[in-house]
Amino acid sequence: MSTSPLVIAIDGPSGSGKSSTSRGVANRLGAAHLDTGSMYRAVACRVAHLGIDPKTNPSDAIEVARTCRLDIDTSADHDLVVIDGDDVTEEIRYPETSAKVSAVATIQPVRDALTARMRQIAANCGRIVMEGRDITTVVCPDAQVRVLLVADPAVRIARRQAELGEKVDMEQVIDSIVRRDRDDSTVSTFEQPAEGVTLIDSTRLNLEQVIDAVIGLVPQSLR
Ligand SMILES: Nc1ncnc2c1ncn2[C@@H]1O[C@H](COP(=O)(O)OP(=O)(O)O)[C@@H](O)[C@H]1O
Ligand SMILES: Nc1ccn([C@H]2C[C@H](O)[C@@H](COP(=O)(O)OP(=O)(O)O)O2)c(=O)n1
Repeated sequence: MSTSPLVIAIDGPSGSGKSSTSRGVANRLGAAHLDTGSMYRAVACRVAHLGIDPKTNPSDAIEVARTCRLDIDTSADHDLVVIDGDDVTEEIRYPETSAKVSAVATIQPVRDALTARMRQIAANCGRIVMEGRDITTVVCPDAQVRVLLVADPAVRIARRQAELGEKVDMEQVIDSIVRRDRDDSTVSTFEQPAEGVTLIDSTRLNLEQVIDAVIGLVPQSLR
């Protein structure tokens, strides 16, 4: 397996399979994995814990994004997200957090602060798969492999529903896909691939097929 520096950037809407695909690719290539959405989610949790309403008080939310201590485990098969000493690994996945995160992620200075941190993490890791909404376009436009992963909304909703199982609240699932895509797309372009970005539609592909398609884009010398 190669040890050469490698950045694989994967963007896409909610439920398109970014996390599962990125982890699988990182595992196969011996690379780190960074779910940049978890950084926005962690800041949203911290902002809520501090009683800040990002809509009426964006400057306090920006201050949190700029000054918080954020510790993220970047190994492909482990999850740990700690913000200002608070382990929010589970809380960032609550539907309540999904409902709040776009209000923080659509504040441009918050994005600038987190983008700088993402680039720092990538530089420290050397070989990394990064997933989000603007990795191919803003965070790492020079990545060797750039992918936009999409799937039909009905399929994404069904996948999320299956993931959440019995505790599913359909209104929350639809909000977390349809409304969130709409809000998030006001600050990032993840519905059409930018120039040089490969579009992969996972609607009719299983996870292994998607992982194979991404690995197929990696030059042989970097695998
Ligand atoms: N190609 C695929 N086919 C079927 N199910 C998938 C596929 N990719 C991901 N999934 C499932 O869909 C759900 C959402 O995937 P996830 O990777 O969390 O998406 P995202 O990170 O884009 O929100 C998960 O339960 C995952 O196991
Ligand atoms: N690079 C990124 C990553 C995520 N975001 C925003 C958009 C999303 O609403 C939240 C959470 O992203 P996340 O990837 O965890 O969301 P999904 O797992 O795809 O549902 O963060 C972003 O604006 N830019």
